[in-house]
Parts: sequence; C-alpha cells; structure tokens
Amino acid sequence: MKRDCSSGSQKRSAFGAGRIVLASLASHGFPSGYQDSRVKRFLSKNGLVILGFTFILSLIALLAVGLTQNKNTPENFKFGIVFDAGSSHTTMYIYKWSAEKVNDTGLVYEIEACKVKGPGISAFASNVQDIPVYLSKCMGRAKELIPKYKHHQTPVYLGATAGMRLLRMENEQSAKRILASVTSFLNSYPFNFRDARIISGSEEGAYGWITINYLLGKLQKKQNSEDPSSRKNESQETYGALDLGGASTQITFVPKDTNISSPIKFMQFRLYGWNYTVYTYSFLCYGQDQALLLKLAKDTVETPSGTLLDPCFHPGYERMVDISDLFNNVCTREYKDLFPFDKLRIQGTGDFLQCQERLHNLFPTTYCRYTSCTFNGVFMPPVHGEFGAFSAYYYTMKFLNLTSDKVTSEDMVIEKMKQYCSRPWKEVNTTYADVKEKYLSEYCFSGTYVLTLLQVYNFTDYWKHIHFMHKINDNAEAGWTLGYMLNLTNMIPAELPQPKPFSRPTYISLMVAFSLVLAIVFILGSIIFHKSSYFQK
Ligand SMILES: O=P(O)(O)OP(=O)(O)OP(=O)(O)OC[C@H]1O[C@@H](n2cnc3c(O)ncnc32)[C@H](O)[C@@H]1O
Ligand SMILES: [Ca+2]
Repeated sequence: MKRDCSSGSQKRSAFGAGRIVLASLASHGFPSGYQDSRVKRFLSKNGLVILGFTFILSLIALLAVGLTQNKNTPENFKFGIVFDAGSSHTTMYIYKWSAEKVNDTGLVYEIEACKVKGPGISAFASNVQDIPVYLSKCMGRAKELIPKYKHHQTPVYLGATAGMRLLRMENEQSAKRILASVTSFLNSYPFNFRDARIISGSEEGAYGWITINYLLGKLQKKQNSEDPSSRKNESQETYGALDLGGASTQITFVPKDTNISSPIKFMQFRLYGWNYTVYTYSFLCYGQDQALLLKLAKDTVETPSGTLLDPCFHPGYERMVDISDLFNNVCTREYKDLFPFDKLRIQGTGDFLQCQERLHNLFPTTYCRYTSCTFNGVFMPPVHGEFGAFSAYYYTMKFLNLTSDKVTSEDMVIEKMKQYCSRPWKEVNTTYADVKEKYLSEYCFSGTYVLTLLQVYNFTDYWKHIHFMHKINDNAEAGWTLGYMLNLTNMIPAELPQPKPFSRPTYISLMVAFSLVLAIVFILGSIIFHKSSYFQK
C-alpha cells in the first residue's frame, strides 16, 4: 500500500503543472467543458506560433550553415595576362582561375602561351613605332579567349628581363622609349593594364621559384603539415629553380644552412603561414646566347684570325659573324680590340671535350672571399634539395633526349654529348630537317654549356636531383610569369587561409538535422492548421 501511495504522489508531481492550470480554472468557477476548449484554442493559436517560430529558426539555421560553408558557391572565373619580354623573344601567357578558390594552390591554369613573332623587345630600340604591330596579334588572341564582360577586370602585366637590362645599361633612354611605347599600346585595350617594366634578376629568380613550387604543390603541402618542426625541413620540401635564358641565368633555392653569414641578402617569404629563406642570384651575360658571344669574343681575342676552328659546332658547320655585332654589346665590350678583319668565319670541329674546356674559361672560380662561391667570386651556399631546371635547360636537354629520370649521372650526359657533337653537320641537318636551324646548329654548344654551368654550380655528384621541366602537371609552364602574377594579384596569402567553419561530417549532420526539424515542424503545423476545428470545439 505504501508503495501504491508513493507511486500516486510521484504521478501527481509528474503531471502537477497541468493539474495546477486545470485546478486554477476550476477554482475560478468555469465549467470543465469550457475549460477544455480554452486549452485547445490556446494550443491551436500558440502552437501554430511556436511551430512557425521553430520553422523560421530552423530555416535560418539551415541557410546560415549552408552559406557559411559554401561562401560564393557559383563558379566565377578570373583571368590574368602576363607578357614575358625576354631577350630572345616575347611570350604572352593567359592564366585562368576560379575566383572562389583563389587562396588554394595549384588551381591556376595557363590557357594560352602566345609566342610573339620576332625578336625580343630590346631589338626595337631604333624602331619603337613597330611595337604595336609586334604585340597586336597576341593581344587579339587575348580578346578572343577572354569573355568580353571580363576584359575590364583582367590585369595585364609586362615584365622585361635580361635583354632590356642590357639595353638599359647601354642606353637608358632607348629602354624607356620602348617601355613607353609598350605601355601606351597595351593601355589602348579594354583590359586592366597595370604595368610594363624591367624586372630585376632577383625577382626573376624568386618568381620562378614560386611558380614551380606552387605548381608542384610544395607550398600547399605546408598547409597540411601539422608539425611545426617540419619547418626545419623546408629545403627538402621545396624545389630549387634553375632558369637559363638567352641573356641571363638564375639559380634559386633554400640553402641547408640559412644562418650562415651571407654577403647577399637572402630573400624572405611568408607563404601560407610558413617562412622561407631563399638564396637567389641572377648572372647577367650568362644566358646561352650571350655566353656564346662571350666565348666567341674571347676566342677571337686569343687567336685573332679571320677563321675560328670551333669545337662547339658540328664538323662541317660554318657560320659568318660580324665583328661589330660581336663586340658592340655590354657583355663582350671588355674584349673589344682592333682586328684586321670585320667578319669572323666559324668552322665547327665537333669536339665536346675541347668545347667544354673553352667554356670553363668563361667561369673563373679561383678567387672567393666567402665560405663558398660559384664563379666570378659570387657567394653561393652549397646546392641543396631537389631542383627544377627549365627554359633553355629544358629545350636543350629535351632535344638531346636527356630529360628522363633514367639519366642519373653526369657521366651519362658526357657520353651522349661526346657522341652528339662529333656528328657531321650534314647528317644532323638532314635528320632533324624540321628543327629551326639556329637551334639545331647550337645544341652541341648549348648542351655543353648546360653541363659546364651545372658543374660550376657543383651538381657533378648531384645530377639525379635535377629535374628538367616545362609544363608542370599540365597546368602551366615553369618560368617567372606565373609567380609574378600570383604575387601582384595577392593570390598567395602570407597566412593560412581560414579553414571551413565545419568539418564535412559536422556540416552534413547539421544540414540533415535542421532539414528534419523543418520537415517535422512543417508537418505538425499543417496538421494543426487543418484540424483547427477540432481544437476549437
Ligand atoms: O630570360 P632572358 O635571358 O631574357 O631570355 P629569354 O627569356 O628570351 O630566353 P628563353 O628562356 O625564352 O630562351 C632561352 C634560350 O633558348 C632558346 N630557345 C627558345 N626556344 C627554344 C627551343 O624550342 N629549342 C631550342 N632553343 C630554344 C632561345 O633562343 C634562347 O637562346
Ligand atoms: Ca626568360
């Protein structure tokens, strides 16, 4: 009995609240049927309000979660145009990327590489009026490829490299006139023209380094790295960059020891929340075209005769060079002399070892005031990590079939070069009839030059760490232009992009939960609305 009593009191307390309402209604003297319909009406009226309120709240929550997670959902593409005004030629690159994924890496695509017909822009010193015709074809292509409504927001940059650096040293006014003409021409288009300028050698090296590491996803990997101590391994993760142009060459990498005292300021970058200390150096006059002129100038001074037996060209190959062209140049003028001939006849002998010996003379390595040097007494820390080699490194080694990862030692390259250089020009010329003669005639020289330069940098026992590359992951070409644009459009943030507010499972669970609440509330609301007569009885 006792147990029954206590269970009765428990029941009372459980429903006590309802009873108090009813009791208070009864105590006011209302008949019980009347009290019942008041409750039903109260529920009918306020229940709908409560359900409506819950419905709106759930709807807001659902929208809030959806919007926070997927800000800017519709794909919105952006474009950027960069002209690489090199010493040997100009190329216009068009990049395209999704505006929503702007802070992610590896998401920029090169949709066009338009080769401008003709020489580099520095050749227009005495005919600047021809610049509009020179650039117009590629600009027309840009107008075709980029949707019209995007033109006004598409930035256009032109960066000039070593050819213009040399011209500026020779004649600053000429260089200015060329840039002014380029500026006024590019400004006449409906795009958002930003800048036409000569970039420094350090910028060229650094932007090349950013480009390849961006495209290889080396900067992105940092994002996923949770262990801050992995910062110590930065150099193992990023690739060094080797760029060989026509008039200058750049080497850029994260040295093993960044605390060594350096006469050259290391570059500091903060990308995606990580610091990088990068060594970069640009050697003006050591691009492959200028290096050939340097070699010919030196040879002419050392053996002044109208005919030069040249081991860097195939046997049977001949070429005439104007002495004035050879020495009217910032890179070679220190060798200028009076010669009893005004033309130089080059006759190839195709001897790789002799060619290499002569090329080594271009790289004085005997004096060094620092802990380590490359050549000309220039400080350089020991090479470290993997390297991506592009531009003429790639063109030359590709032609010679030496870009494969199976080529793991310098000896393999030497063997190939010995054999290739000794091939008679006639045979080479007929075998590769479709290759431009300027390039074909110089692959023996340029292959030997690439090998010598890499030896001077101390890659002899490090060959397998060099990766010759052109287009990376089918996205874009290796070169400085992409890094330049990423920087100028602030596409690489210094800090890690904010992570999504919810993890994927949380996001899905929240969406499902709110949708369920919405559905239940909706169903209940409809029932109450349609049965309101019952509640009002
Ligand atoms: O960086 P700078 O020094 O200003 O020069 P650039 O930008 O004009 O230099 P490139 O990398 O375009 O070319 C480097 C060299 O490679 C040569 N070159 C370009 N395309 C080539 C190809 O398909 N095959 C062989 N050589 C090529 C070109 O003539 C240059 O001597
Ligand atoms: Ca270049």
